[in-house]
Amino acid sequence: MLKNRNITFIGAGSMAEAMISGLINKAGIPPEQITAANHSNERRRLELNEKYNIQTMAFSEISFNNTDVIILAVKPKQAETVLQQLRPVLQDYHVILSVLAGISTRYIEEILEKALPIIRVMPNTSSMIGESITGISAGKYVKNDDLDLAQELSKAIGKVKIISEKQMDVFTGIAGSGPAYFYYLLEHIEDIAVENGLDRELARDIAAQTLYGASKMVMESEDSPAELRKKVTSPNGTTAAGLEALAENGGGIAIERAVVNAAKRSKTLRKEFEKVPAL
Ligand SMILES: NC(=O)C1=CN([C@@H]2O[C@H](COP(=O)(O)OP(=O)(O)OC[C@H]3O[C@@H](n4cnc5c(N)ncnc54)[C@H](OP(=O)(O)O)[C@@H]3O)[C@@H](O)[C@H]2O)C=CC1
Ligand SMILES: O=C(O)[C@@H]1CCC=N1
Repeated sequence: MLKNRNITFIGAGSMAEAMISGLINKAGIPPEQITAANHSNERRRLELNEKYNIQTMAFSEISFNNTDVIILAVKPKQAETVLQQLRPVLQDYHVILSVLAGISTRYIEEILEKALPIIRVMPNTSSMIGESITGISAGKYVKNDDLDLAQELSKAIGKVKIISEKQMDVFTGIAGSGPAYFYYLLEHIEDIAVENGLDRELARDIAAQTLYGASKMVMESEDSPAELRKKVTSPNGTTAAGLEALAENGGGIAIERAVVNAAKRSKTLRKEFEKVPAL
């Protein structure tokens, strides 16, 4: 379905780039099918144009007649302005995907005042290498074909889960923001390894491969994470000592709070920028 469909990103920041990279380098979408537009940063436009060979431009220069899929990739606080600008130029055949954290399909539909398919898509920056896990949920005007298209596009940048819009906040807390928690963990492991005599590059390699291996084990084995953890933990051994320190220092609770707080922020972003009661 993506064949010969022109995709326009509105917003050309980190998330747009991660998706563009995955679409071109992993899924083989021809760069000619992709356009990225931003507000004013010309240097960024040149950078993306040189790096990916895509068309880049300011919003005012977009040819909406040549666009099939519009991907909203601005910050939530910029949503209202961009949607107001979009309203007069939209056509019945446009399919709109929104990666904006918190912002609901209902809000987008209300501002656009047209019965257009709006699909929320929550990827993460691992889209860059085709390893996102992307949640998608459909607005009220979405037909099966539109959802198939959103799924195909999301599969091009990693794995996909169809979820309800109510689940989007927690999905964002786990998966949209998730890479940052693991980077944070790796930063700390790397620092302490360096303090204990390893070179930074070596420490990074060790920590990243350990996380990758554990992650692959969870995906490929029948065991739950708790069972896998038990298999690492010898009675009175090194892992037990490490886990004890983690528990004593609130490791598990800290992780739970990170997810809860991120999900809560997704809800408050909606309250803050939609100025309508949260779903
Ligand atoms: N980063 C992430 O890991 C993830 C982000 N998201 C969502 O993706 C969205 C974008 O995030 P991110 O890429 O990090 O943000 P960035 O700040 O990196 O990018 C925002 C982009 O929006 C552009 N922009 C701002 N105003 C306008 C406008 N009026 N018209 C056109 N373009 C405009 C900016 O252009 P200029 O520079 O010219 O001002 C910039 O290119 C957010 O809504 C976020 O919730 C979702 C999942 C993960
Ligand atoms: O931090 C944010 O708000 C965005 C949404 C998910 C990841 N980054």
